Amino acid sequence: MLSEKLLDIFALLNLQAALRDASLSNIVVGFILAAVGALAVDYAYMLYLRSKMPPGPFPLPIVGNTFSLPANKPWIYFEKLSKKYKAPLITFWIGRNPTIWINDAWCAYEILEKKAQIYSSRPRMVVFGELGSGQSSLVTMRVRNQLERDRWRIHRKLMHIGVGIQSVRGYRDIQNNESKIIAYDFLREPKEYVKHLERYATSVVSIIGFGRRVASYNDPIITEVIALMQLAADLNVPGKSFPMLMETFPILAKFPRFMPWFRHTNARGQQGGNYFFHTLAEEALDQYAQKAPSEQASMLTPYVKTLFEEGKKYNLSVPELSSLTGNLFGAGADTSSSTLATFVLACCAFPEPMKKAQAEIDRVIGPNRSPHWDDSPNLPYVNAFVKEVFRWRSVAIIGGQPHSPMQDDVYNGWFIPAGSWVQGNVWAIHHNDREFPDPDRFYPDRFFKDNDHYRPFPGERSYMTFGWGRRVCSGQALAEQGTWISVARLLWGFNIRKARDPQTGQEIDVDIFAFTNGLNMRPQPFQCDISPRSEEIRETILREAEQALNDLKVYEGETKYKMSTFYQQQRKRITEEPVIDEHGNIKIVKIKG
Ligand code: HEM
Repeated sequence: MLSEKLLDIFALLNLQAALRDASLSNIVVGFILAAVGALAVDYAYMLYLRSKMPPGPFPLPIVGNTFSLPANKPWIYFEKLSKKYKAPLITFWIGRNPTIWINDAWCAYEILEKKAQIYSSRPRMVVFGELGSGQSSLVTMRVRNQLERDRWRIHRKLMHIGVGIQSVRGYRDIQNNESKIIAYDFLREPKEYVKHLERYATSVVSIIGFGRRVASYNDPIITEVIALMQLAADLNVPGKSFPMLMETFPILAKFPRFMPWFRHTNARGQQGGNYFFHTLAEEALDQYAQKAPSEQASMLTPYVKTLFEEGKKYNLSVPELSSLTGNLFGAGADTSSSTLATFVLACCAFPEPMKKAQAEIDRVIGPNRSPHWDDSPNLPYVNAFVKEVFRWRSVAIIGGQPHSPMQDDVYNGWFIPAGSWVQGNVWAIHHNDREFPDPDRFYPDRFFKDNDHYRPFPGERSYMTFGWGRRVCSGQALAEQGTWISVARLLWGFNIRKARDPQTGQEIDVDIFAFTNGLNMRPQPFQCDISPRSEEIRETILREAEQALNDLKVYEGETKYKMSTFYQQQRKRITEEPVIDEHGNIKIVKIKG
């Protein structure tokens, strides 16, 4: 009896286990089927979208086309795709997210300028945005709804107070004097020409922002900040390795920061640049306050003073104030100095335009003074030369961060879904031989209507170097003004030629394609020979430098902070940031370091 009972119990248990096993395996199978189904639906939707969008390579589920990206300079690859598909716009899927690359000036103008109202938004960016300065910074913030747009407008407005068109005329003296110092530095130490250009660009924005001149190229504000900006520019190019791979798999960004794929990303609260600039700004305000009224009257009011006063009106958080000051360096120093390094390369590779510009300058100006902006109407070739510097190898080679339409749009019969990434391929636009015949040739003559290389180009300028629509570079006027005076002065003062091998006397060639890989590109280091054009010019450079140093004296000053030691000491941790709450209101919240 007992054994029968036991057998019954065992049979019952077996049955229960069998049922449990069956339901577990059913759940697993069901889960897999649901996942495959969801994937299939998602993929079908991707393919459906693809059928309506501009052409491009066939995407795979989940990963899209990410793994077809080249290791370097994807803008050249996108230009090739545009030719392959015979289409000015191509679609490339970064994971499940379609990016539309515009490879043609007229389309870029139609879409990003004429439809700026819907295309000025910025999409969600995991790496540069959320893992960077997030909603605190004008250059990283997401702009997808009215509230975000309002905040973005405030930042832009404040940036304009600092470097907008109305303000930049007031910065002429600084740029003029600092560029006289470039000429002096080129005389003294021509081999270090890149460092002199970096010092110039950093000093100009430092005077504007903080009222402090950067006198030496060894100042850490140059060595550290430019290095950081170059790293950021290198890391934020579409790519198939980390950290950019997080753009394909955004879920990875939710993991703790010690995971290996976060290496090199901006570890907010520890090494991020934001609070550093706030502390520099506070220091600058103290230093300014300590100056005698007569001294204050003889200098520009530092932008941070205006910014901190204005910021109160808009309830700006500390990281926001900080990033607005940091933007001057982040957006202005590396870009401006890289453009001037490109100018030096162009002179070495293409000596004829340099000689032609110098002949014009000699006719109009002579050796006893250097050029000034007032000379510009009499220097048409120099003006064309500067345009060609901006066109030939534009520093912001993909036009900065992606744009994103606020609503679905149709262009030329192609569907462009709301929220997709839209990126202007400045390389392809400026390299299209329909607009710029023989595009790799540095040839300023192409901008004269009677030249056989002249072609129409959309918009007021002959280049698209500074972005588009409402997102156009806030510092454009400042950058154009500074580039003009520096290029004109260096053309006036120096012969810039290929270096010669000291043993053989042979010219050392330069490579016009050897540029860095970041989204702000500059020439790879190259040797060149820089020498004053005459003894009279040399004397003028020395005399003008003495006057410039004297005028700039009022901006001499020191900072006690260095970015590297600042964060090691954890002097100030980032503890707050602006977020939009569930009711759509902006509020400042505490964040973990
Ligand atoms: C040759 C020099 C420069 C070039 C080629 C350049 C290029 C650009 C481009 C293409 C953008 C658009 C980015 C985007 O849409 O995401 C941009 C944005 C910006 N630039 Fe410049 N820039 C230069 C110099 C400067 C200077 C000197 C400053 C300020 C001192 C500056 C401040 C900014 C700021 C604040 C933004 C962000 C605007 C926004 O997102 O609304 N830039 N720049």
